Amino acid sequence: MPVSIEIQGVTKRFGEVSAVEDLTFTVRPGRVTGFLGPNGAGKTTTLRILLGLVTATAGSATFGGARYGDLPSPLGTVGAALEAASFHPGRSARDFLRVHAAGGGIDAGRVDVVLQMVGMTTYADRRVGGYSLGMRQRLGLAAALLGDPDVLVLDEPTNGLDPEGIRWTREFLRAFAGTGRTVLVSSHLLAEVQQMVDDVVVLANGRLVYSGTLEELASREQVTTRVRAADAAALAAALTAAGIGVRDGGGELLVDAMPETVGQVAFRAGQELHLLAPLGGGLEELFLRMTGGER
Ligand SMILES: Nc1ncnc2c1ncn2[C@@H]1O[C@H](COP(=O)(O)OP(=O)(O)OP(=O)(O)O)[C@@H](O)[C@H]1O
Repeated sequence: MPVSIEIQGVTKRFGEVSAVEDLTFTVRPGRVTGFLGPNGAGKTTTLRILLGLVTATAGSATFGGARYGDLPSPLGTVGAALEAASFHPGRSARDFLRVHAAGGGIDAGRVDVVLQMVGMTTYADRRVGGYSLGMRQRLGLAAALLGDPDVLVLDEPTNGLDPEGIRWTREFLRAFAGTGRTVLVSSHLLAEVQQMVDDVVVLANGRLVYSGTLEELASREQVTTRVRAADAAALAAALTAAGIGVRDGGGELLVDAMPETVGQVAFRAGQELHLLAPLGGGLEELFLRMTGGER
């Protein structure tokens, strides 16, 4: 059954620290969605709220309208792998999955199925302590798949993987979403997930900076201009008044228009420019600037 993820006005404060602030977005079934932002942006906190591990200060996070804790069959709806889990090094993958299945009331027959799905059958009886990071990631994925879920939520599944591991993950997740299921993968690097995602949700400092298709983001990159002005606020106001989108790009403005257009608006508004340049550098550059990161 197709299940969406709905994040509605989610805020989480840890004392004085606001980890996530008024976050709203939807993750659609049949697609792979990248959940992006630099370290500390609030991705893990959001995923933990979604899975009922942390209580939100405000807002709601649901799967097809139900909170994780209210799902009639949580493991059959959502499979999650949060960070490279700490598996007991002395156990084999098969043992680990058996225990996990038993704990979740899942038929032991699923263990072989998921081992096969992640291509781990040959290594299933070896001790996890000898596994590479890539194999551990696959074991985490296998555990998430035990309940045959409609939704997969994976925290940094490509972290530390070599290009072959990333390619394998990409193909697996694309095929999974291709069956009408929902995939949410977090990453702090757009480049790592760019080839596998249809949609992207971008966070910076706990706030949403973009939610939409990768295609739309890519088309934005084509017409984004970097601008520095003597009075950035006044220029931003003039651009906004002209119906042009303006974002803060960490010390400069990112403007959704060609340099010529920005130059005209600035000239008419009597604003002094110090930099007027096409963004260039591709999608990763746009991502870094949107999230206020350094190159
Ligand atoms: N339990 C906690 N107590 C206090 N502050 C926290 C707690 N958990 C997270 N934070 C803070 O909330 C902010 C967001 O953290 P979070 O781990 O969600 O970011 P992230 O985007 O997942 O980053 P990373 O990729 O490093 O995990 C950070 O400033 C972090 O220090």
